[in-house]
Amino acid sequence: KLMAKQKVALECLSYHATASAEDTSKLQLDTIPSAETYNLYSFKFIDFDLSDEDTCRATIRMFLQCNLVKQFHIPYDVLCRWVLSVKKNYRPVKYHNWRHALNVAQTMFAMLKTGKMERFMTDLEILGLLVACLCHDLDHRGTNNAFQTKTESPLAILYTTSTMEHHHFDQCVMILNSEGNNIFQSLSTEDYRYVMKTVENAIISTDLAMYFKKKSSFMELVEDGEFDWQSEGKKELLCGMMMTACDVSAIAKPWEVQHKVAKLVADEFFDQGDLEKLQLNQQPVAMMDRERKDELPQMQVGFIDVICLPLYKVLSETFPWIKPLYDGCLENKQHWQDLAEKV
Ligand SMILES: CCCOc1ccc(S(=O)(=O)N2CCN(C)CC2)cc1-c1nc(CC)cc(=O)[nH]1
Ligand SMILES: [Zn+2]
Repeated sequence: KLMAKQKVALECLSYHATASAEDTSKLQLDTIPSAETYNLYSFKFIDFDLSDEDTCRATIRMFLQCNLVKQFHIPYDVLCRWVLSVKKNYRPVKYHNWRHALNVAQTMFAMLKTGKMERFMTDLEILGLLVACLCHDLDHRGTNNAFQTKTESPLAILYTTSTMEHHHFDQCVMILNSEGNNIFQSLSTEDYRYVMKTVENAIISTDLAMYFKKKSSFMELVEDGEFDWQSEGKKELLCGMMMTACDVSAIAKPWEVQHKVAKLVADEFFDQGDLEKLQLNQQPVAMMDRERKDELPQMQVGFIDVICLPLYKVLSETFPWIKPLYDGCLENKQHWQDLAEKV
């Protein structure tokens, strides 16, 4: 009886959480502009002047360019409904919103195509990686894992490690299981299992704690001149590193974009800091304390030196065509250092 109630509740949740029919009518295949129109092949892609509808068209265009719709027999209306449902399940928080998900997916698209990394991936893995990027922060509340734990939120009770990332994957599954939203419906059982495993590994690996855990074994593989990424463990490791590279890729965008996005990140962090002061009567960490916003440029330099540059360096050593990410990140380090010296 309880199970039945839970099942009904889930169906009800997914009914309200997914897109309605008429929305998909505006995304007719013949109205989807070219990849060049949206600058999708570039590591300098900017979404600021795209309308919400355009962001859905750009997403569909990426699936079309990778030939995923034909290859995996995704009914076009199901793809449209799924994209709209994913967008609908991002909250209007300042940074971890639909626009962030779109940018992460577009960087993955550019890494695979322009960065020529698609050579090392099967089509099923490419499908899984794009889906994972679009879903990787679903239903984010603008607060991090530590906040879930210290507020004993229901999510932290459900998942003690990588709390938010498990929730993001849950949301991804909920949407796929909703009426008319299963873009994997035509896959064989074996392919379905594999693509879901790829999506889960990719989304969980966006927890920076996982990145710190995995990065040394990845670096060793690269230092040892690894080039056969096809074995199970190595492929998972590579996909995880690619997800982090995409997740932080705003750090490598042209300076005016990075500067604007960093403000969105800071504003979301400061909102959490305010909650910790008010709700928990706790002193937030420096990056979430708006009283210490002067330290932001120096913190960005630290973020670049500790997380971003080492990752882009080791990836571009093996995959030279993604070096524009390393170069962009290095340029922004200089801009942040100039600002840090000014304070
Ligand atoms: C812009 C406002 C300040 O932003 C930061 C401040 C400090 C660090 S950190 O590398 O020192 N580190 C990260 C791991 N935490 C556990 C401890 C703190 C990172 C950022 C930051 N993060 C993101 C990803 C959300 C994007 C971005 O642009 N900047
Ligand atoms: Zn993210």
